[in-house]
Amino acid sequence: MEIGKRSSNPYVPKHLRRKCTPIESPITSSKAANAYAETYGVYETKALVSELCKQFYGLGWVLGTGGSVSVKVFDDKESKSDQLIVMSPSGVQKEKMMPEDMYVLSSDGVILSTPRSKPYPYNSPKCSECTPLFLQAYKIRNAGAVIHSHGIESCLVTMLRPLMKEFRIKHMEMIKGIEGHGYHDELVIPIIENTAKEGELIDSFTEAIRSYPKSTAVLVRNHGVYIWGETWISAKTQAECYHYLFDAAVKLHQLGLDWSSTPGNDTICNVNTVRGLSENLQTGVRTLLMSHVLMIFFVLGPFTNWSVCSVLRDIHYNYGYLMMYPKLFRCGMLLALRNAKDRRSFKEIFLTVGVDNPADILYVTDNLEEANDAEAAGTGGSVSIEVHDFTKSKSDQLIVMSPSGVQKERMVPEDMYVLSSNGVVLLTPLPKPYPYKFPKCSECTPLFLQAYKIRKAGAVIYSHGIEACLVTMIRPLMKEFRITHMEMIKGIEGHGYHDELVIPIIENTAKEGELIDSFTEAIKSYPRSTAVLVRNHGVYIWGETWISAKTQAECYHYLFDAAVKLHQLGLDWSTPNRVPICNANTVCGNSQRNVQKRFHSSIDTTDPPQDGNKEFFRIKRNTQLKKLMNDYCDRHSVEYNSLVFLFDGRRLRGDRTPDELEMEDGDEIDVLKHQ
Ligand SMILES: CSCCC(=O)C(=O)COP(=O)(O)O
Ligand SMILES: [Zn+2]
Repeated sequence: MEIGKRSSNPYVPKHLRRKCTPIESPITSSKAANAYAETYGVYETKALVSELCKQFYGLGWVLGTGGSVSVKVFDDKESKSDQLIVMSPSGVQKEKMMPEDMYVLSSDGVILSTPRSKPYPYNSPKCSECTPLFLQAYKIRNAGAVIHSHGIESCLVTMLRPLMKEFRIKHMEMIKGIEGHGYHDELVIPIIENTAKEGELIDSFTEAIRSYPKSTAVLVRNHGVYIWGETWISAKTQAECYHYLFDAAVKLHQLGLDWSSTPGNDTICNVNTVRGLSENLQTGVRTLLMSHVLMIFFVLGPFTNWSVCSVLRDIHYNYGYLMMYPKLFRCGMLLALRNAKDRRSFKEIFLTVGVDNPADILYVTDNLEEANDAEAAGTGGSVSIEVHDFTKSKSDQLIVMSPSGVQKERMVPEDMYVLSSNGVVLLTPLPKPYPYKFPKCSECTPLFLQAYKIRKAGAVIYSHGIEACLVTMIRPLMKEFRITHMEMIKGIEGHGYHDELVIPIIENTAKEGELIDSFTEAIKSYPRSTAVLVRNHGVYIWGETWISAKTQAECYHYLFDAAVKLHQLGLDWSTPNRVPICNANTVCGNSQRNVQKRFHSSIDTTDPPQDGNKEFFRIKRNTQLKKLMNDYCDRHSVEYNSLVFLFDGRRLRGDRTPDELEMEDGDEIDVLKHQ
């Protein structure tokens, strides 16, 4: 090819090609390509991939050097199939990744930029071994980002059922987080067999992604998982959901439950994880405080005619925060939290926030002395308020809500919604550029509003903590979670050590908003409860203040976790003396209306124990249990379909025999009645 004549370079976006020096070779030494590989967009993507590596290391997804991350360099002037690719390097400490450690590849996998070598004991740089697989996901599925995780849960689910070629799971809320799936969809992920080297997976991997067009992941047995999405946000969000589902599957298996069984009303289902609750809460609370002040003065108060811009500059400032509108909008606001201290004069402070004229500033503080000082420094006005003593009653106070479908760990105050007490959205966050989605207020809003209204809550939390989900799945027919004799019950408002804690459980629906009726009924019917569990989903918790909601949330999660662990240990969480779970209390956990009867299948015995709670049946070891179940129904004149038979906490199938289930003489079967 003649140098200088080439009109287009496949490795460089079109808008840059004109400016670039003609390339010498399309493969390696393209100056144009290299020049492009140094542009800001590429640098930004390198920084993003290195940040994700650190984050995923913390989650246990990329550790022991295994696992890798790759993101396409977004460029709106280039079709996605031509965009450059940033790849993490191979065999490195992922938590130490820096932007300059990254590889840049052309869309078809030619290395355009290699990181510099580092001194001993670092190895020479090498591009991720996963590169050929990532390239297939980019090419065949038009992905914008691909993640390879070694998360232990992704490995374990493939090992628990070593012959299975697919991972299948149903009725788990977090399935909704996987692209193209709703709550009622079954999630199916292909499993391919591992090979000695990552690159050798290429054929089976390619076949899997072609054969499962609905799947955005491929599991590799005894190894991990590959996950991709249209953007890095989609890939990361889905990766969180996939790991949550794998974790739930492993835990359900430990609990003796089948994660892939087709659940009816009465069987198993799902889970989700939003960790770092306390950081989110802190952000929420900070925002709550600021937004109250903001709204009182700028929207509802005397300054309604001032220009309000939603872009806030939030500067951490000693113990407090400075918040101001850009000068462009002719107003500034500075909010100092209680105890904010600074040795500098107010004039100096104003200069540091970019306002030359103190008169442009409205200074808001909860401290009268500070307000006086600020006014003396020439502010346009100063207001002293007691931040915890708003002029309005709690039922009239504004509400700050977190947005929907976002990366919760990246939340900043300006991402929040502000609602009136009756749910009218007063402030919407500004949209962010691609690949962020258009802002949307939390789908939980209608339910939160009910807790605010009916229970006069000051804060509401909705948690997908996996333990909250599991407690509802272990006893699929129970309409209440009951627990007694646990110290942490004292942390729940209105409860002492000797009180039984009772939380209503409502059934999950395809959409969050559809829970509204059962949620409202539950909070009205259980006036003592400050929580509502949603089966296969999570828990709503509220309190008089954010501290109360958060403290109770910690106690509730502790109690759910303890219940799951007691169950794993074969103990019944709902009885004071923690009797073994085969005893009568297991099934009822109070709910007498659910418990029809328990009977005892006394197998091949002539001397059944005398126990008034039980009935005794005799059956041969190789006779199908449906005979015994039918006998029970006949004896009580009830429909077979109206009952559920459980053995060792698992649903009993009529076509099994006592031999197959290794039943022993004296074993007990629980009978529950459908509601
Ligand atoms: C213990 S890591 C073995 C190789 C592997 O599975 C892997 O994911 C390596 O990825 P890298 O990006 O470090 O080549
Ligand atoms: Zn790997």
